[in-house]
Amino acid sequence: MENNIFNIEISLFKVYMYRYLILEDGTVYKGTAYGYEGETHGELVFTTSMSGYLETITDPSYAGQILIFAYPEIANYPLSYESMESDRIQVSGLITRDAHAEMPAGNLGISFDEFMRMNKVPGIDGIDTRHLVEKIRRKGVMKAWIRNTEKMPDDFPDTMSENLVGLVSRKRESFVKSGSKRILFIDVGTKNSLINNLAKIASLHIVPYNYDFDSIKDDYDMIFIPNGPGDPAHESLDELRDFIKRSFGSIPVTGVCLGNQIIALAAGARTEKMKFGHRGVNHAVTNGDKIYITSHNHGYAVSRDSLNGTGLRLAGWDINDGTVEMLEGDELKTFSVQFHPEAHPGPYDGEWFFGKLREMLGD
Ligand SMILES: NC(=O)CC[C@H](N)C(=O)O
Repeated sequence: MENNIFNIEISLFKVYMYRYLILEDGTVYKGTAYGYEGETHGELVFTTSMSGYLETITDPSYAGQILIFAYPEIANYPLSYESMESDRIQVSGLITRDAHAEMPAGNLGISFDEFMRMNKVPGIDGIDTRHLVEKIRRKGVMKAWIRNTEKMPDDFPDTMSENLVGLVSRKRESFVKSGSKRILFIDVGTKNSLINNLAKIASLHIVPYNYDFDSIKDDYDMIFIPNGPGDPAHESLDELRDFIKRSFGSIPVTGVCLGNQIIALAAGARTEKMKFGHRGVNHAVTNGDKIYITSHNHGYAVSRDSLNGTGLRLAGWDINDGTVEMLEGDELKTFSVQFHPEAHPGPYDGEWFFGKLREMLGD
């Protein structure tokens, strides 16, 4: 029996709430509600990752985005603090085929459903995610709402025009003591695993994205910019890009994902919005000699034809579509990758990246 007034179905054992995914092209998908009971909106993207659901949804790069898991079985193994890439769920909403929302959790001691509820993130289960992913591959990413009614919303706000980095960057500076070399680590929405990896090769001074860079008097051996959400050309990152531009040539500047894009923009290259981005753990990247299977999560890319005259060299690309995946600048003393060498989730083929940073530190 389905009671349409409250979108509920009362069966013998359970009350099922329904909720709706509404796309800006007018398509509506109906599914079973879990997690937070409120509504949300965002840019609708998909990942093909087949494991690492907790690392994925707590990655701050996903701020402002509703995430579809193409892989059907989600939360079918326990939650654990160690797997979290930040202190909370960062996606705006979750679309799944078969989420085990009642899954008794691991050391978090709560179910996935409760974890989503605590983080104020709504989920919709039982969706034909293959159909949905096929549509996005065909039509490109779209803005969407998760609502408790199938009524069309008045508008579809573009979260990529917001200062998303400002939402996720830490508010205060912090220090990690680890050896004599010192890295200025600029938090634009970093995953915990990037901090952990860099702390193995140097001491870190971790600062917010809008730090007063002119006040810097200390000497550093490197500047590092990690992953983060939103449009790399967003005006909220103007000061940061100017600081990076002033730093070229005098100190090694390195970065991952959003960091790679910020370095490219600071050097005078351009970035562009991809049709549906790369989000998954089996993207093949080559440097012309070797092929690395890498973890990706990006919806923007450095424009390959904008590198001329910037001092940046194309050091690696995606073998399927040629997307810029590695950049190197000899005079600029830069090296950066678009993929995620820290994995979490994904393969460790790109781990040599941290050895390269160690070399650049003269260690
Ligand atoms: N993971 C990231 O750093 C993503 C970078 C940027 N927000 C993009 O979507 O391309």
